[in-house]
Amino acid sequence: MVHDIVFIEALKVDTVIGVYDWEKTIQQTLQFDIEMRTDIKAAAQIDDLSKTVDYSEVAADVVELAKQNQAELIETVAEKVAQLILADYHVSSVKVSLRKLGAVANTASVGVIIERANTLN
Ligand SMILES: Nc1nc2c(c(=O)[nH]1)N=C([C@H](O)[C@@H](O)CO)CN2
Repeated sequence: MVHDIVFIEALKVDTVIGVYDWEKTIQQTLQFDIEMRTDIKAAAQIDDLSKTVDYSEVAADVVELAKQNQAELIETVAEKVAQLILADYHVSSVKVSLRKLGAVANTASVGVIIERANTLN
């Protein structure tokens, strides 16, 4: 069982997202917290970025995905992000917390949290 985590906190992306017609003509802000379970020991031992998950690369991929996919539901975006990370990076599992900022009045935030595991590693 891998206990190490590479994470990204509070990554904000402005994009078109929402169920209702009025939401399809404006940009709203999504905020991602992502935890990627991966063994960092090899990278730490030889101090080598290529042996771990590059969080800056992941963040860029997430921004691109969130801007390109104009989904209705945040569930759809969270699932696509999880599947992208599992497919493209050496992680055993990923947890994606996705908040839609300002979506519901009188709330601190609304969102979804999903965890997905890779069967390959
Ligand atoms: N579980 C969800 N509920 C709602 C979503 C969503 O993406 N997932 N979206 C909306 C609207 O787009 C909302 O953000 C606008 O007020 C409503 N509920």
